[in-house]
Amino acid sequence: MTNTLRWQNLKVLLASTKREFENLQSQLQSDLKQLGDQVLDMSNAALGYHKVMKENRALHNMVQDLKGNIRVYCRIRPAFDAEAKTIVDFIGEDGSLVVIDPLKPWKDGRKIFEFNRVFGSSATQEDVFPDTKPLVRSVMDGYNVCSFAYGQTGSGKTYTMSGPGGESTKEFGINQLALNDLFLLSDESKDIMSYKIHVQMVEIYNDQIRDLLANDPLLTKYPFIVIFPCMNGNGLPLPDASVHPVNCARDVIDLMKLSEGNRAVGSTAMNNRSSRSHSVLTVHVHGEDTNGNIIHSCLHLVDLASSERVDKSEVTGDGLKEAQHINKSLSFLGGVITALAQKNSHIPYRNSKLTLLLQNSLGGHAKTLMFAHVSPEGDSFGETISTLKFAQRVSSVELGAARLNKESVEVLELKAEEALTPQTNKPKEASRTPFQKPKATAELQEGYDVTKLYDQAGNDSFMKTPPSPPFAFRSQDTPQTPASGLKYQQASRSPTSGFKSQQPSRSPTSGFKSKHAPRSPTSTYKSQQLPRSPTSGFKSQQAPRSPTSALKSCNAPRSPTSAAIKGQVVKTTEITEQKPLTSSTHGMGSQIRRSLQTIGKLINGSDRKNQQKRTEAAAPLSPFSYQNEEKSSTTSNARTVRRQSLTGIPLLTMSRRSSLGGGSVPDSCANESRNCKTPVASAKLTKRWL
Ligand SMILES: Nc1ncnc2c1ncn2[C@@H]1O[C@H](COP(=O)(O)OP(=O)(O)OP(=O)(O)O)[C@@H](O)[C@H]1O
Repeated sequence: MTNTLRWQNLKVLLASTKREFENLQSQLQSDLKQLGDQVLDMSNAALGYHKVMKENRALHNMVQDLKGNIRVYCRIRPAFDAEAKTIVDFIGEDGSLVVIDPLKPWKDGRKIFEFNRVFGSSATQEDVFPDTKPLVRSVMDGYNVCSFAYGQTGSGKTYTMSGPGGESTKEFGINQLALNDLFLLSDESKDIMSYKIHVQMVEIYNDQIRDLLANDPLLTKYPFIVIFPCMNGNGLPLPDASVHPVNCARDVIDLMKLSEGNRAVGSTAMNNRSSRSHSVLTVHVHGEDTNGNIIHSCLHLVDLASSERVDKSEVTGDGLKEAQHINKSLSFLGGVITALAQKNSHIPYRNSKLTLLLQNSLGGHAKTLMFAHVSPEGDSFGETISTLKFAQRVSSVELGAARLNKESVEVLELKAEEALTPQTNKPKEASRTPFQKPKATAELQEGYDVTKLYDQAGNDSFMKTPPSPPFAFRSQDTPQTPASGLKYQQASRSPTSGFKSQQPSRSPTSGFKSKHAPRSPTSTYKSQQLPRSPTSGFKSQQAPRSPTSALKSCNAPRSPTSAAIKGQVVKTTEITEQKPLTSSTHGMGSQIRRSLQTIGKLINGSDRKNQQKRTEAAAPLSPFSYQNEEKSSTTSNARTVRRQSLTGIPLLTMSRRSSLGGGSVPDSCANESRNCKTPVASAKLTKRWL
């Protein structure tokens, strides 16, 4: 009885445990499902985040484009004497500024100017930077950007660009804030883009460039032992000064401190620590996304030397010489701005080192930002007006749409390929990068190839001479890597192949371009159909590697079809040899057309008889010597004639095999086939070819 009760209790317990277990199981399942859904949501959100970020970037650049790629801001320094009367009459939210001549305080003395924005004397660095930020950020998207500070001495250029010199972010200048932001942006987008940032700091003093970050003190003392040319070895408007990798804002601040110590400053009547030179901080950005696309751009942050009149600054001797140089270079800068504003065909960038250095950021396809600085004091009115007029002129310049310095994987492949392409095969212009303009307009060139710089810049130094490609082979040389063959094939598909006039064409007959004609239709066929095979590229260009194919190339082909082709190919080769590879693509096209026609005829068999006769007459039929061929041909003809006389059947031009439905194999082949083993492979290839 107790046992039965116990048994029943156990049964109930088991049933309830089972139920509980089932409940737990279903709960676990629903929890897992929920977790799965959450993971899915999260991954969708992550994907969406990247998409939205990309869209945001695109929209941001669109807004920038709509706003215009040249921005002019005016900043008014606080008056040194709070009691003194200021010349600033009105600052509008829309960027208008009214200044008043202290000598003519009535209506005629008012001058109105329009800029993108005017910052009053109470504006802090943090107020100014947000308007700069969007433009500066474009550099991370691959645009060249230039921000320069202009104004008379003591008007606050250095204050804006470098800050008052403190360590806190509040005391940062545009330079530090911009770099800080670039690092922030680089960190935010590290999942999709990896950036390398390098900086360069130079000074243009008395129209000579010197490296502000040089370790050797001899390089930073005037007169300079080493004067850096404005163009480096690559002909790029880039000072040949040291390039330093930076990983955070701190690195930049340290470098800026070093550069400050090396800068040429002097005392003028208007500023006791006046910059006597133009300082240029160049930030080189090199980014690579997850797909292998590359951007390379640069940001110039320029603190110009002061634009005051020589008599006002009361400088003499060396100071006067400095001032004259400064004024000259600023007037050349004005000349460039005027030429750009008037859309002149010639822009005089080469008149000074400053304009030469900034040429890739001033005109054309860069984004430019100018800070016009003015002092509010009445005695600076003349200087203020000239600064504001200059700024007004700059704002009237219409820059073209900013150009993205981005290179897709395909373009990079083409470039790599081009480096390996023999120089003799390239037209003169082919040596330019896709971003470069013809030499005639080199002066206006921008978007220079900073990748070269990164090739050259090691971790901490900048080598002057670009490394030449490890090897270069001529068109007939055997390339060292099979990959180059592959690249040729890939490149020919690229939509950008138009850049390379000498790249292999997309035509299926590209194999015919080479001086080595294809050995047999199948080899041509292979090179057309299997472009990705590393060796296929070579087949059309190089001598065959396998001993068999080598034999084929040296002697007459075994297959009569290939013999027929050979006959044609010999012709093609002759034509090719008459017209070297350096001939125009037009010549190449007609050559390809001829080759195509030949192949077409062979495929259709329309010209079969003639072809056969020609083949018999001209092309060798066996891999042996001509003598042997002649013998063999005569013997076979005699045999055929004898057979005809014995059987009374008229002479056939087609072989027995072809009459049985096989390919159009000429009789000669049948003869040969009867005398030796049937060349199965050749028959097969013929069928495939047909
Ligand atoms: N916005 C500002 N707020 C406070 N102080 C400022 C501001 N702008 C300039 N100053 C002060 O004015 C003085 C002159 O400024 P700064 O040296 O930047 O002028 P500058 O245009 O670079 O002159 P120079 O061309 O002669 O070097 C400095 O003492 C600086 O601290």
